[in-house]
Amino acid sequence: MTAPVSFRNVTKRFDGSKSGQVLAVDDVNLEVAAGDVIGVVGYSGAGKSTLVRLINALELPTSGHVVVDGDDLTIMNERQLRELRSNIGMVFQQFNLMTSRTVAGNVGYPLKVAGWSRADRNKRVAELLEFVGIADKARQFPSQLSGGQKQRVGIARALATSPKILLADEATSALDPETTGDVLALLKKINTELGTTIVVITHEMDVVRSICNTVGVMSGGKLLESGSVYEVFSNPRSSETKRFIETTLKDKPSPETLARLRHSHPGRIVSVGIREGTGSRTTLSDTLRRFDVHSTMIYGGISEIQQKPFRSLTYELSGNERDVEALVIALRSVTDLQDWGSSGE
Ligand SMILES: Nc1ncnc2c1ncn2[C@@H]1O[C@H](COP(=O)(O)OP(=O)(O)OP(=O)(O)O)[C@@H](O)[C@H]1O
Repeated sequence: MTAPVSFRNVTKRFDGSKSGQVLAVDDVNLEVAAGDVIGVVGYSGAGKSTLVRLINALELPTSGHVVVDGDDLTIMNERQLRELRSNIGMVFQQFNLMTSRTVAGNVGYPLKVAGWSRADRNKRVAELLEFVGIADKARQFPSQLSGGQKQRVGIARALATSPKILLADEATSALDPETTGDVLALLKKINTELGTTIVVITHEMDVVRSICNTVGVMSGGKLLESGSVYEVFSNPRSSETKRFIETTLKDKPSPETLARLRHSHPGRIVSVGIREGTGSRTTLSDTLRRFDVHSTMIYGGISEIQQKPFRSLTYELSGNERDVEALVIALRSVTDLQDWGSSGE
């Protein structure tokens, strides 16, 4: 099956006025599979928006190829690009609604542009508003709606022409946590019920954890790593990815918790990661048993990622210093280990 989106050695440079050239996207290779919900994460300025704007040809690459649904958009003419854009939905952080039009008018607008008859438009708009849960708001104006309702209008508008790909640029960043959860659930419903491939740009790992199956981490225009959410979360390669993951998993002790634990646990403190399918849970207990070291579990977090268990357990290891060191080395070879040292160090 053709990948909905494929980036091949894509680079995008901008001519900044003062700072010279900006390398917003730097030699990115990425495949988005059909039915994926991919999260593109990174700090401000990492190049996320530019990467996503390359998908619907709002930006064109300086070099490399962006292939959407099998078609290389770097060789398309303007008419083909317009058609491509109409087949890709986009949702924005600030909703981008037309204030002078009603909810129904906003949602029906892309259909009007596409030449749909009034009767067909009305039918489709009613269907869309029902789907996103605001059927009763059709005649209201955006100013009469809450943020979450406005975003539902934005989503309904983006879905109007039944796009195969939906791009969501920080779609929940302007919403409170509860509304964020509702809008994320709606995006997930779009993915599962309509089969839409969704590209989510976010700086929040919680968003990735709750709705994405794959993730790409960007920094300085580069794609640092990408893969299934479980793989990247349980085996992050870059320190930047690790920092992002720590913001959502909270399964390792925070510096404050660690300081508190040290009061009652003077021994060497280590956290070990346990992943599904690696057999490391048995390996862990076997390894702990092989050494003449007393181990006490003092902190543990069980998280679930993509319905699979992922956990990090924190132990105090006490005994002869050399034995403890040998155990730490053995543990490091079979698990993802973080060594917090002992209070004496
Ligand atoms: N049209 C433009 N002209 C010049 N520079 C640009 C343009 N668009 C983006 N940039 C620059 O490219 C880099 C990447 O920007 P981009 O908006 O893609 O990052 P981002 O990760 O989406 O950040 P944010 O989360 O703040 O939106 C930044 O240095 C930005 O200033």
